[in-house]
Amino acid sequence: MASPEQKVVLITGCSSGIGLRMAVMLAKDEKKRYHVIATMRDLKRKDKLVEAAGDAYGKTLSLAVLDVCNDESVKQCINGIKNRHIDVLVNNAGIGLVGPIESIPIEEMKKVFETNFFGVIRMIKEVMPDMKKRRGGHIIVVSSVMGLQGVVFNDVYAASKFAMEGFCESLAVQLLKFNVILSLIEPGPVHTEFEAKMIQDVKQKEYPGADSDTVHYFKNVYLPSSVDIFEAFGQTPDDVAKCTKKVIEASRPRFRNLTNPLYTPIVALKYADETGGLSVHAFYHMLFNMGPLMHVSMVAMKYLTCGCLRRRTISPN
Ligand SMILES: NC(=O)C1=CN([C@@H]2O[C@H](COP(=O)(O)OP(=O)(O)OC[C@H]3O[C@@H](n4cnc5c(N)ncnc54)[C@H](OP(=O)(O)O)[C@@H]3O)[C@@H](O)[C@H]2O)C=CC1
Ligand SMILES: CC1=C(/C=C/C(C)=C/C=C/C(C)=C/C=O)C(C)(C)CCC1
Repeated sequence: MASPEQKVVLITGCSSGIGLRMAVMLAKDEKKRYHVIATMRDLKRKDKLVEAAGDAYGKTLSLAVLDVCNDESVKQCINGIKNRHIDVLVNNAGIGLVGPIESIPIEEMKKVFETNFFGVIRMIKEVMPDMKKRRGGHIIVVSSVMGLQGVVFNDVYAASKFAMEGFCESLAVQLLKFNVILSLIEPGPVHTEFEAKMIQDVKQKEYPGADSDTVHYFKNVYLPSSVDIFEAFGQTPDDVAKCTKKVIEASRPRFRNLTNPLYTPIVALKYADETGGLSVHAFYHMLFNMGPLMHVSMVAMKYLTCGCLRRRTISPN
């Protein structure tokens, strides 16, 4: 149970990756400022979290079941919290989807929106009214650089995060009137099960309905580049957890928080040309003309990233 001085932080999707590391980092805060309610849809997957939490488990960290796709599950979880009081809601649960759209059933696309978009809205609808009444609270949404900029063959995933960005940008203004802060976390590639699931998924799928050229561009051009980008730019879930903790602790949290200084120059392309041509053509060139040179250029970019762009990023250190 939380003491009156502690902030109650509820996080979704804590069975692995970013959610797990955030839960552990906040629960192990030196000054014990947080009581973390680490939620997951299936408690059978709790072992990694419990092990990583160590002594904090049962003290500053408690577990609860919550499936962001299920109204009842969300209501039950929030009703189970003392006075339904949550100071910080971290919407982290999310799923990825890659591949040619010709071969992805609409039902699978809807699942991505159901989790990444409606899942977040379901949580906010349940928690926000109490925060508004109390005139205080902080809602955090783990979006993505793909919420700001599309990436080839990630069409539906990017769309789900773009939708989230539009929703949050609109809601943030109203919430400010009630002293409720809304912040977006915008990670680039992060080494978690998200990456592993994507690689596994690609190995299993046949991509029916997509022509052989498209499947070739996906499997032999996009995928190796994507692996390179994860290798050159990938952050750890701890990096993202550290950035998020900084956002929670900031006296005036920023609305958008990019976590990865190495990826920031790519996002900057979007803002350098409002017609969008620069990003589309630069990405086309990087993908289809540079081929194996992409790896070299990724490494070069790692060292050339200029200081002004780094300053636009929340540093994990
Ligand atoms: N890894 C990356 O490169 C990046 C990730 N992100 C975002 O970070 C967030 C966390 O992903 P990450 O840690 O990387 O990936 P993981 O796959 O490691 O973690 C995702 C978590 O979400 C949970 N989840 C999925 N569906 C639901 C649901 N219906 N209800 C509750 N929980 C659910 C998973 O639970 P279960 O174990 O039950 O499946 C898991 O705990 C996501 O929103 C993702 O879009 C953003 C940028 C980059
Ligand atoms: C292939 C390719 C790219 C890939 C980017 C990737 C793979 C980003 C991954 C981001 C993730 C995983 C976000 C999760 O939410 C670039 C750099 C746009 C340049 C053009 C070619």
